[in-house]
Amino acid sequence: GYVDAPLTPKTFHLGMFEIGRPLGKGKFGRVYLARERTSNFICALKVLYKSEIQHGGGVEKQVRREIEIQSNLRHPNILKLYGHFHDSQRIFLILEFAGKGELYKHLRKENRFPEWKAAQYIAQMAAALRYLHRKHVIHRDIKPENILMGIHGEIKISDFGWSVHAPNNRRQTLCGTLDYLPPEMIKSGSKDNWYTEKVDLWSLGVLTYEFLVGEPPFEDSPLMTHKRIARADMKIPEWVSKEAKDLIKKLLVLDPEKRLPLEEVQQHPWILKHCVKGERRAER
Ligand SMILES: CC(C)NC(=O)[C@H]1CCC[C@H]1Nc1nc(Nc2ccc(C(=O)N(C)C3CCN(C)CC3)cc2)ncc1C(F)(F)F
Repeated sequence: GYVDAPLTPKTFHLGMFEIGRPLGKGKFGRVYLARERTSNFICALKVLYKSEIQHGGGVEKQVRREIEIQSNLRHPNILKLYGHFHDSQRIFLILEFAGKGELYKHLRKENRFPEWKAAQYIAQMAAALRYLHRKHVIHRDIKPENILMGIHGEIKISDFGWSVHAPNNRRQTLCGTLDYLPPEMIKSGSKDNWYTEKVDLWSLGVLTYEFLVGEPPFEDSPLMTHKRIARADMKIPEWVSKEAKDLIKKLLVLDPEKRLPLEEVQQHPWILKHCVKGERRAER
């Protein structure tokens, strides 16, 4: 639509942008608010130093993949990548500016989300993941830190550095928290890591739990977390509603084939109860 029109030139360069305040630091670089001079289009400019990513052990491939995958995605709950350019030392990603910042900061501040808010976020995540999976893109790194919030409170999946086009059976060394990893990705026995889109269903279950409880279900010492994930050994506090418990239990299933498909997540009673206010208003 028109909104994207301003940032559709074939090539970009730094002079096209007025750089604003820093928004924070990402994994591999800083992010600034920016405005494209001719169109006044507001965006976020992520600056990555080639020196840092060249010796980051395969990080360059991740950045290339992030650009290739994210620039072809268009969904209201997926952060847009409008373009990229580079100079001698840096790579610049021109990204959608998320007006309300990082979801995990809101979660930490509020401790946990009320069920109606968690259900709306999970419904938006399910819609975004359905879109990704239809394009055979697996995100593989769904967690609060990778979700931003738009000006209207809608959530936007970001950071496609770990996403892949399925099927992918190359061994990837994952770093960072174990909390969100599904059993099939931590089981060392399997000769090759055969990831299917189902890994995102497990992470959606972990995300639902963390939105409602305020901490992930298998949080423990790394060794114990490993064991508890492998057994899907979690306890859901009794104050969580039975519908929410039901959805979490249908996603945190060891057998990837038995996890609730995204279409059924969107039709789950817990989601419908909180997300189809439109119908309810019509009834009144
Ligand atoms: C998914 C990925 C892993 N995460 C990231 O990339 C992070 C790393 C650094 C920032 C963020 N990246 C982005 N952030 C925004 N918006 C934004 C961020 C922060 C605030 C905020 O709360 N402050 C400035 C506050 C204001 C108040 N003071 C006190 C603290 C900072 C407000 C809006 N839009 C697009 C991006 C993107 F992704 F395009 F780069």
